[in-house]
Amino acid sequence: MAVVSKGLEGIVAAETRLGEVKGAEGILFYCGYDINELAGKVSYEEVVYLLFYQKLPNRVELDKLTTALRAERELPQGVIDYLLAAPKKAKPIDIMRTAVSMLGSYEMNRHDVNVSENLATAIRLVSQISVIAAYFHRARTGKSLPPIRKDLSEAAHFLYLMSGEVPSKEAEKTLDVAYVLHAEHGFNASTFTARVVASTLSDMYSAISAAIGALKGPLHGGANEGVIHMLEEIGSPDKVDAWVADALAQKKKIMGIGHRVYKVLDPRAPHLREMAIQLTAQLGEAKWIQMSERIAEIMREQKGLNANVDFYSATVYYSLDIPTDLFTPIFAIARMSGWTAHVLEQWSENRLFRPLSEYVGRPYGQKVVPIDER
Ligand SMILES: CC(=O)SCCNC(=O)CCNC(=O)[C@H](O)C(C)(C)COP(=O)(O)OP(=O)(O)OC[C@H]1O[C@@H](n2cnc3c(N)ncnc32)[C@H](O)[C@@H]1OP(=O)(O)O
Ligand SMILES: O=C([O-])CC(=O)C(=O)O
Repeated sequence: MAVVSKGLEGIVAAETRLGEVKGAEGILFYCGYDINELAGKVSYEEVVYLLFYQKLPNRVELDKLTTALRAERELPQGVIDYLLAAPKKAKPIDIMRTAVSMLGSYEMNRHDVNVSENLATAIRLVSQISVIAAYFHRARTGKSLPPIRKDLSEAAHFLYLMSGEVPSKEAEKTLDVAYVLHAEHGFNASTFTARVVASTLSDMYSAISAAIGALKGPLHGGANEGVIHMLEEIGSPDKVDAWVADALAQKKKIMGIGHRVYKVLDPRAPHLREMAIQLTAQLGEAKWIQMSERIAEIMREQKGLNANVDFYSATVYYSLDIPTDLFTPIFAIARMSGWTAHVLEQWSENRLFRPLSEYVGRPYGQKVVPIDER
């Protein structure tokens, strides 16, 4: 019998220079930089540069990348037409997945074009993914599509497209830090999905569409939406204890809690918690954070499980007045930099991913019985 690692737990599938998740210590590095060193000190665009080039940019290098990102914001008309015509009740994450796939039909998306062309595709995806999300949201709510602007950061531009107005510096900073915190996380399910697709020497758009599909699930990026649904269902801080006890008795998973790799607190959670505390206090809506704090406390004490990145980010996005079904798309917007960097890394040292499985089905030697006799 082969040793089976269900869910590939503990398996090292490849080397990477991008992110390192130290689960026992609760430490996360992007290219050697501790997330606590990066968060609040560098912009999302600097993190994109870091992941693409494995070093932080100087001013000239950052300006060059920023200009390239902003130059790519316009979507092909065919994709805009799709966003306008798509079912208004569709989940934005599904629309994003389809639109990314469509984008792939607008260019010669072969893996074997040169490295700089693959990098240009990665930049285009990082730039266009937020436009897709915001434009679909505008279209489904019957609002006009604001013209693309090139004078706004990635975070500010998304908020501007969503509302039609340039956001406050504070809202921009909040989303920018959230992007930084979500950009990269080693071989998580969606990144691994992207790398598996890339390892067949398929194209970047196929890899990223698949990654978005993987992120959507409630055990992964979809959990941030699940957190708000849970808080809404609970309703008030005094109902938390009974609600959690009931959910655990029914063997339900509490969204935003637990992590495959972190055995202690996810280092991104304290940043998001702090942001959530400040934002909800400003809005006079402290009950969201009060409910969250109590849920986290119960899960820590009763199950030894901690909050993950999705737990407090939900309240942060809620406080920014972002509709719940755009929370996972925001995760995808931020993680696009990590996904595309991983696809580029995969191609730079490619070997096809092809694990084995342990056969546990019917015994060997089954005989075919003619169909009318079965
Ligand atoms: C960005 C991200 O992807 S971060 C993760 C986002 N996902 C979530 O927040 C969803 C809720 N969390 C979970 O489902 C899990 O913690 C996962 C999927 C993230 C990691 O899980 P795994 O390492 O595979 O652990 P697994 O699901 O096997 O759980 C192990 C035990 O802990 C329990 N457990 C783990 N997480 C939770 C949770 N959130 N609520 C209740 N129980 C939990 C399981 O029920 C199981 O208990 P048992 O041994 O008594 O059956
Ligand atoms: O690493 C994981 O398993 C999940 C993930 O993407 C993250 O926590 O950011």
